[in-house]
Amino acid sequence: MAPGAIFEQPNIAEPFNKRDGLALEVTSDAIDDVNVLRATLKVKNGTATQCEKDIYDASQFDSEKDKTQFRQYAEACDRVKNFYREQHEKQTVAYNLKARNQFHSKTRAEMTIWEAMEKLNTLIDESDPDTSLSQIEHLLQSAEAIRRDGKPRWMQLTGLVHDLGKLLFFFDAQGQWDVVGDTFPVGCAFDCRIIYPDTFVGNPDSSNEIYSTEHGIYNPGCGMDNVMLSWGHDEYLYHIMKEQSTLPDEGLAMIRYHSFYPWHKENAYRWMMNKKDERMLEAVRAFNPYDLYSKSDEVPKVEDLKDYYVDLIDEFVGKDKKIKW
Ligand SMILES: O[C@H]1[C@H](O)[C@@H](O)[C@H](O)[C@@H](O)[C@H]1O
Ligand SMILES: [Fe+2]
Repeated sequence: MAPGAIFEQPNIAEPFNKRDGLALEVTSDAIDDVNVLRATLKVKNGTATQCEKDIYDASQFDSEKDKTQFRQYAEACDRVKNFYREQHEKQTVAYNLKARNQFHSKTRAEMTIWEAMEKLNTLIDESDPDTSLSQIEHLLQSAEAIRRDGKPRWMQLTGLVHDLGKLLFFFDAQGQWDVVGDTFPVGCAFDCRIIYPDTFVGNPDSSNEIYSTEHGIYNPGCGMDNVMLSWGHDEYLYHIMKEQSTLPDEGLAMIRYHSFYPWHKENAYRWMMNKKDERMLEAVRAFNPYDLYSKSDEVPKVEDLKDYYVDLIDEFVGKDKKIKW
């Protein structure tokens, strides 16, 4: 036998066999070794960054804050109360179907994430009793709190973009009622743990024979991917980021459900969850303090932070990538 036939030439044309599997394992072990060596070197050189904290570790940045000062809807100003009355009367199944259809029917704009943040800067959220800062400042406050607590880079990016869906206001929205505010499912009974529950009497779905029953059009355990949440910035941005970023499922859930307070804070609507939703609930809860309690942090200096965050955007969205909004 010719010597060349005995020793391993990579066997590309042959189907996968045991020997290729072994070689793969050896290669992957070697890669692990190199990574360990690199990490050791970094520590020696003093260039190692702070070790990433697990996303489920309790938030630290807010440990001194008085949490009772947030989300005080009973004492909120008329702007907030009027907002929710309108939203609760107009978010119906019929409107939801229409809005979803419209969303899938076109591209509204092409902009980078940073350009979108700048565009959003003029919007002041009428539903929010806790901040009257501009949106770019709120986004940076959330991202900075996540970063300060040493959480992973993908979670920092999630904080940075989580409210960018409010861009909808400049496109197809009918007002702020179909863009901002807490969310809730449509197609089944409105739970009394939603803020200002009495205002749902004016919603035609409240007297619909099917939509007004506890489970409505859904089956218990159907999974939240199959539920229509009220239409707004969360749902819109979720679809955009799912298609156009590499954020993990947990990041996408943080975006999609961050305003679903009746669920992640009040434990309502648990009957609709499946196994995956149980995991996602923990992720959304881990994210919530960074959204809510960072609102009382100092106002960030946008220009000082831009370079850091543009790098982060490049990493998970693509370099200078124009998102199709
Ligand atoms: O008023 C706010 C605001 O619109 C937020 O973006 C949303 O996430 C919250 O749920 C809500 O309370
Ligand atoms: Fe939000």
